[in-house]
Amino acid sequence: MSTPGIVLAARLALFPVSFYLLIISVVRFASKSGVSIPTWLLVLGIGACLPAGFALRIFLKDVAAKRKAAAIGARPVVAMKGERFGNIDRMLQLLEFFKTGYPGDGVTDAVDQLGPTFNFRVMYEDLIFTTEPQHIKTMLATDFENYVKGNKFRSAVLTVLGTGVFNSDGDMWKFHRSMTRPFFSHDRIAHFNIFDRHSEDAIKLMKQRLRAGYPIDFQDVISRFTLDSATEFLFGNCVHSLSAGLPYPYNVPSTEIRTGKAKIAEDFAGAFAQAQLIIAERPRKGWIWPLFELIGDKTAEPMEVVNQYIEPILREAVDKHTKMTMNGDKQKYELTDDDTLLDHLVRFTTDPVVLKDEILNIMIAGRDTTAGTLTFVVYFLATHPQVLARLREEILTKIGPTNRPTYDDIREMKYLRAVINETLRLFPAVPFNVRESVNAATWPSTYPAEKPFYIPAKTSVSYSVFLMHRRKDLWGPDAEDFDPDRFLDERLHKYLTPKPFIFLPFNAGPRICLGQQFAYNEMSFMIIRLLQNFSSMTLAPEAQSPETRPPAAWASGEGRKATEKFYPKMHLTMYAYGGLWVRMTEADNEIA
Ligand code: HEM
Repeated sequence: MSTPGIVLAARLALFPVSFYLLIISVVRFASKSGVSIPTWLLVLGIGACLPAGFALRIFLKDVAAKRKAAAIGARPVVAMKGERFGNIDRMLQLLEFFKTGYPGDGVTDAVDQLGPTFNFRVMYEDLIFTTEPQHIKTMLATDFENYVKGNKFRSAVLTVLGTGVFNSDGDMWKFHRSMTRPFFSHDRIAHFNIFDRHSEDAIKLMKQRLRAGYPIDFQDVISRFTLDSATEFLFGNCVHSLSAGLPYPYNVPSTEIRTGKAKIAEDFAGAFAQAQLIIAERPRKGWIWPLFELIGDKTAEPMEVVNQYIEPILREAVDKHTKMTMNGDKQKYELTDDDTLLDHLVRFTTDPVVLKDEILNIMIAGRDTTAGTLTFVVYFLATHPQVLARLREEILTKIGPTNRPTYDDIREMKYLRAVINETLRLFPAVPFNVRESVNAATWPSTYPAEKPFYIPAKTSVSYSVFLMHRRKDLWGPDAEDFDPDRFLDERLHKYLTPKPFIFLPFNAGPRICLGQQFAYNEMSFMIIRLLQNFSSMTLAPEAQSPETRPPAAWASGEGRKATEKFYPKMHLTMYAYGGLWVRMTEADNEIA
């Protein structure tokens, strides 16, 4: 069985083999010419050829890059200098931080030393990193064609995402985007029905558990809400994960054994998260990541669980479509309000692989992002009661204690939008991202007096909106504070209006998030329903197991890290490690 690791190992083995073949040819040629090579020289040559060849390759690549940069009046991006071969110490440190640190640990100190744009250079391969808005703008918008998702990213996520809108480029990406776009731009009021039903179920469960005297894991309940909403929205077939009931605090013995639908939903959600964690870790190991999976693809097991859930649904949709076509029941190509995304997609293709990839891409893009953001909104509401009170007042004034919010209501609620945006600023759902340069290019220097940066062709370029959103030079001295008013008062005109690229939770340019409006609607709807039903919230960290609470060592860190009251972690998207446990007070009767 060939694994990504075996393929890379075989390619790497070709490198020394070609050197040894060269040595054998030299020896043969020498002996034919009557020259005898001493054994010690032969042994030395064989022993040294691999490192020497590797060093020569790096040296020649570096010289070529410097010459090309100089020829166009640019300079290489300054590289990080670790203490071990190929910056392997920094790479291992980053991997460790990825597992146990605060987001950005290991990167922020490099930014402090080297500036907002620098080169990680892992195993002598360039990996440029930036938090600079003008450089991010270049990649996402002004020079979009030159920065693709690229083969490196694609190969790292292939075993989970296949080929879909999220990870394809060029014509393939245009095909995927054009296939899915009509679904998002359509005025699909029916989605509010889906949100309404599932939010009602979620709030009912929350109330039951809170009335029994236990706190709830809001992240868990909201992830079930977004899973049920997403599966109904995508397939018309909901996993009913809310029916599985809610978990109890870690120290409350529970004898509940999940079976049937509840178990399927639980297994599916767990496996999907596990698969995402694995693909998020791969690029952090640099180009040698496949060597960590020599004996097997680590995503195979969780993806089997994901596929077991998804494949029967796809088969059913394709069969339905085939029957209708055979009956001469011509399918209309216009989208109707009752269509699911799957109904829409089977009109383009019945290829099960394309359908599965497309659905999983949208699921990753759309489900965890909204669940994570809603979790962070509740975190901020629980820790900023004055914001909660003001937001609740806006909701009760505009919509009332029980009315169902409409699209127009949501559009007019300025403070609600500011609360969501401020949450997305401090905890953007996609905190780190990556592109790959197609051709060599230059970026303006951070300091105008210096030469521009040289970006070599086919180079990975990673960027972090998480770190950019917290930069004091871009957002003001209070950049690390949660304060929704910055999206409403003079700070808006001072910082954001002149430089809109400092706020990019949904990305920008041709690849801007397709579900942005959908996400604002879903999140706004849920927040409104929550605050119609609950009048206050507090965190209950004692309900979660101690290792998932913010480590005590963070207290000596800088900025938000020192005072954060939950443990933010990330795979492709950001989430609260161990959940977000809260207590909520039900609103008075006249409101409930
Ligand atoms: C808070 C909620 C959300 C945030 C912060 C968010 C953020 C993003 C970001 C940053 C990207 C760009 C990824 C990249 O190009 O590397 C993206 C792409 C995308 N998002 Fe969202 N998203 C959210 C919700 C949704 C929802 C609800 C859906 C759909 C149901 C969705 C569908 C998509 C799709 C299809 C793409 C791929 C666009 C493309 O590559 O052309 N997103 N999103």
